[in-house]
Amino acid sequence: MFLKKRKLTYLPVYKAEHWFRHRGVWISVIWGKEENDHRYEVKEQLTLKIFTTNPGFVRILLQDAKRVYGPDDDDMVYICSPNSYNEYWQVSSSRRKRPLESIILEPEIKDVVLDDAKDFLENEKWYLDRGIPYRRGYLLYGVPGSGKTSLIHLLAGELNLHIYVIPLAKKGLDDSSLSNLMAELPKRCIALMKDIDAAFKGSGKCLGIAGSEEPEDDENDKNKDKDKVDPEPSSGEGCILFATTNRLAALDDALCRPGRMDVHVEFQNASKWQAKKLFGCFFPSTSKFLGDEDDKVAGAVPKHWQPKATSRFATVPLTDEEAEQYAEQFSEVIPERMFSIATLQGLLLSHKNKPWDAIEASKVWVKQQLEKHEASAKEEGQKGQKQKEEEQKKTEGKCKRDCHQR
Ligand SMILES: Nc1ncnc2c1ncn2[C@@H]1O[C@H](COP(=O)(O)OP(=O)(O)OP(=O)(O)O)[C@@H](O)[C@H]1O
Repeated sequence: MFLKKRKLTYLPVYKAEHWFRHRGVWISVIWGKEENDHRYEVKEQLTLKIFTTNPGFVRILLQDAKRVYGPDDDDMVYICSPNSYNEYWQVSSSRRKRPLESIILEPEIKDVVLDDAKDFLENEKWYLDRGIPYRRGYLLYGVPGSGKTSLIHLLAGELNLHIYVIPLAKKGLDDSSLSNLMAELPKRCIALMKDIDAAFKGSGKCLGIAGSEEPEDDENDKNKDKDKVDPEPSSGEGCILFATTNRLAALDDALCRPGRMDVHVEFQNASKWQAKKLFGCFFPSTSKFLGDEDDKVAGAVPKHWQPKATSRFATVPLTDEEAEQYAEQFSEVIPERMFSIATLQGLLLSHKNKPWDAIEASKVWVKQQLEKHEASAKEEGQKGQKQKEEEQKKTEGKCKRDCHQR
């Protein structure tokens, strides 16, 4: 029973030669480790000797291996990052593709970015014919937790591209290793620079594109070379560059100019429309959840629907009308553009079984948040008033002293 559940795997003995036959061809395999200049990094190595006169056999073997053991490429988005010594790219993680509807953004954001990126990928010749560098930069800016990273993952899935994360703030990533890594980017890919404001520290000034500002301390000095990196690299042809930031104002205009960042997209806190859609994702109607057209038409609860206490969805079945009504009620509770989608997602996650509980809890939560906002605004106001009074006192004191001296 145990064996039935787990896939058997074979591991060759270290540095010993093993033989097996695949599709009638004898193959020897040795598992070893490659010595490396870096003491702490050892690359594993698998040496295969294939005894065949057919040069195409290697391709067949790789395809077979991928089919049996490899992940299903069509279903995954791969995220690559530099290895520990910033010498080459490696797959650091993979994620299942997100369905288009799971990202809740107004169509003028989601569709526009998606269509623009598709158009770019389909029109290499157009760029080449006109001598325009074949790359496209997108700057996604706005409040945290509003879907910037999620949109990039969605696009990677839709366009079948890997994501190469450029860790600008990573220790040891100097100008030359970064240039090498940029040169190693594949022709069609998404290059991602997250929180670009932190990496470029307020600056086209440090980019060598808008004058040169002296570094303030040693730490800046260490990063000097890296800060000169231009997000419009000479390499990276055919690559889609995404940069994200929560602080647009901290970025230099030169960094954001077309050619570097061609499309700017603002992300805001959740609108009522988004709140409603998000609620719909958590509490879909039974027919939507089961995807059964007949049920949808009948608006009835199918007999085989067995609500589970542990389900991510409602413990009770919902008709289309009920699901719509609950979602509408939730959106009425949530103030327009006040909370991020990530915050609302967290709120709903703690009440994911009963839609009415979620709505009631949201009412209480929103009230508390509004009171908190009001209290902190009042405090800020009082601080400001106090500061003003103190400044006024100081000015009056200075005035009196001046008059007395005269
Ligand atoms: N518009 C959205 N639609 C669906 N889910 C969202 C949306 N915005 C945020 N989320 C959810 O909130 C979480 C954080 O989202 P994400 O990382 O995309 O935000 P972000 O804008 O990139 O944040 P940051 O600026 O802090 O990096 C994720 O779990 C994501 O699923």
